[in-house]
Amino acid sequence: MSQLTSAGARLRQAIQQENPLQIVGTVNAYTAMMAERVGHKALYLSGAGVANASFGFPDLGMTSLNDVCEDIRRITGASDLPLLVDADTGWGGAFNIARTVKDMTKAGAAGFHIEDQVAQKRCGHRPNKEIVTKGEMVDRVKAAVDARTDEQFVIMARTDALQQEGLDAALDRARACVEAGADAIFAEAVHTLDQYKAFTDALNVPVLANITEFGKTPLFNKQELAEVGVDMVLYPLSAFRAMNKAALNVYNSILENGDQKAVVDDMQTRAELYDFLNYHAFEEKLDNLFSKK
Ligand SMILES: C[C@](O)(C(=O)O)[C@H](CC(=O)O)C(=O)O
Ligand SMILES: [Mg+2]
Repeated sequence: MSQLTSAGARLRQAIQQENPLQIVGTVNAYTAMMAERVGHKALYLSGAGVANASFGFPDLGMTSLNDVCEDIRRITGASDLPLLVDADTGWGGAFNIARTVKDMTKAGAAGFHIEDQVAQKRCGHRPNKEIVTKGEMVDRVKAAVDARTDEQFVIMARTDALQQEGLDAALDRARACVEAGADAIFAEAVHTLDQYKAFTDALNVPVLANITEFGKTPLFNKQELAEVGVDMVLYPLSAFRAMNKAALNVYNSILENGDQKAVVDDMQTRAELYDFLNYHAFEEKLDNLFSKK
């Protein structure tokens, strides 16, 4: 699993090689292994995912840096793919943001996105978000850039300004973040392809489109997004939402029917499970090490 290049360097390379780069959310180590096996090139650890899946919390800024780093370590321990991480608002002022950069780098993250919402943040697709001033957001980015221990670690600035302040203000913030050293821009809760085009035209760094379901952004295809210059397409919670629905169906079915026969066909088989885990290689090793002969 050792790599010659840092995680950050691998994320930068993936952005160069895939156009646009699809980045899929993986709420745990096992789903990261599946995403890698089927051919994805980059992974995402969602802030909502950590809150919802690991803690049963809403996505309202309730998790700590350590909580997120624990999930980063688990995922990067299981997959070599570069992992982009949701750092929410960075967990405080300049020194806290510096800790976030350093700790996430050590945990194995390839980069993070830090946003311009107030500390009492909300999901980017919910109403009544509040944002900090452009100056404060620029300070967040500067603190992050200054704290980098791996110069390839990707610092992505997310702006949530579109909802409250409109397109021009959001573009203005994005430009200011790039001037402050941001490597990429996350344009949050965008409604139209034209708006994405405005971001990509205005900026000389890669732009990410967050194609989360049941939110403000239509489920644009990667081809449509490529045509307006988008470089990365994020699917933060797609697999998680599907996993939840499948699990709920199983729990209900067991209650209703007294057994799980009706839902067995919806399940990954033992053989499939073991295949992604490389289970048999482990067992073989055990047999060879501790021969019963
Ligand atoms: C990308 C996001 O920040 C996340 O935590 O995954 C969320 C996704 C969502 O709630 O659908 C966001 O867009 O705020
Ligand atoms: Mg988030």
